[in-house]
Amino acid sequence: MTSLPEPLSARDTESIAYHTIKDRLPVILSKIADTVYRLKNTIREQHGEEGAKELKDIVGGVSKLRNELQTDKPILPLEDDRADVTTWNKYLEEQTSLIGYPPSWFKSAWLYVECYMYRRVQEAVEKCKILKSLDVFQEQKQKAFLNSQGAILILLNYSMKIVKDLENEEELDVEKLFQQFTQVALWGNKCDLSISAGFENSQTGCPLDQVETLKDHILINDLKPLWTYLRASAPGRVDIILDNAGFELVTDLCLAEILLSTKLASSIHFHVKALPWFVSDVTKEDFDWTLQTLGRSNSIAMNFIFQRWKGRLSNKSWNLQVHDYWTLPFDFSEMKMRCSDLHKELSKSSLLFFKGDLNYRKLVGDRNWDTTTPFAESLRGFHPAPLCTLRALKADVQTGLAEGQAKAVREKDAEWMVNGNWAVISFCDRTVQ
Ligand SMILES: O=P(O)(O)OC[C@@]1(O)O[C@H](CO)[C@@H](O)[C@@H]1O
Ligand SMILES: [Mn+2]
Repeated sequence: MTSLPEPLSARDTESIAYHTIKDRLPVILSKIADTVYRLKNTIREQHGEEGAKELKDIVGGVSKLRNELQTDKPILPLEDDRADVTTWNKYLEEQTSLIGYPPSWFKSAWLYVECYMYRRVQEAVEKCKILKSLDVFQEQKQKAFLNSQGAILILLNYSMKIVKDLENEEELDVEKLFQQFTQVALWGNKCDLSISAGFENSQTGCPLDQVETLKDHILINDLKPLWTYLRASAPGRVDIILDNAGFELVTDLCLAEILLSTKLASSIHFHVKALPWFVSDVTKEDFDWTLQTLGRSNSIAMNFIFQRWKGRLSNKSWNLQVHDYWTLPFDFSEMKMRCSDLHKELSKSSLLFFKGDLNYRKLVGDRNWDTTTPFAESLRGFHPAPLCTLRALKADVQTGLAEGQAKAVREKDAEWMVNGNWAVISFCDRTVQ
């Protein structure tokens, strides 16, 4: 057996891993400290001096973390009482004995240290009593949603029309709809807040026009085999491993709606993060807030969609699942060994959609692959059910390209791997339990 390529790491100073750890993560941490600090008066009014003291401790914890990162200190064990602490600390021991020295920010696997950073932020929050459920990214996520209102309204008006047409049994081209909504969800992934270090990154253009204008920017487009598979297996359970809140979440919910309305799926299982993650990732609270915000609006389309989606949650055609595995540093090939219950749960599905860049990195193990390595090979045995990745490229890892394709796209756009303007829809129909 040939050995696997090396994990991506900031050791390579030309890489996006290096840029992220050196420039992007410290900015994200400073922004958290600012946001938390700004809550001071409100928290003091609500919870008195005890609340203000906890806020100060969070800021202190985050500043200490930024200092550790910038000076390449060793990764420290976690010290809060969340149930995942043992797993994280055991992994630190595992990594230490594997590489022969304690992992550190600029020397170790990018995936591990970047995930660890978000978990350490949570540690500062977990240590609180009053502020234990504070989401340090909540304000940014809600702002991103509100700033994408125009695009959301266009998409929901269009979705409402399709849903009504389908209910009236009008003849619609289901394959075309499937392709369109899958691509809307694909490009929804352009909008994440961690790529922009937490600065404004909302959807402003028309999401439906974008499907047409960005067609040539899909480097791998497996929509045809995906459609053939889905139609043959329909209607089954479809799982969406969600990525970002805001506009992207709405595109995913619309895709889910269309899959159910066209009877391509019988139920949808959404997987959300158990804690605030990579700035913009969806938690259960974000999911609920998004629906409530649609319900509170005075737009007809938003209200119509809200009622429909509320109904989907209560009749269980939509299900929300939270699992700690999504906020651990492991890649997905390790899931069966490290967390057989989630692997088993995913194997009940007929199709898994993995949204976004981080999920892609975890699918392919965040390794320095030759870009022509077949996608199925880069999954390294992770086949709980047929799966499809909908990902805008934001990290310098890619598999499944044709010979010469990477060179050709690099000539058009030197930043193609990291600027979110290029995307892949890679489908693998293998199932190995
Ligand atoms: O998973 P998402 O939301 O599409 O992207 C997350 C991301 O912005 O964060 C990491 C860099 O900090 C990269 O993996 C990627 O660029
Ligand atoms: Mn994300």
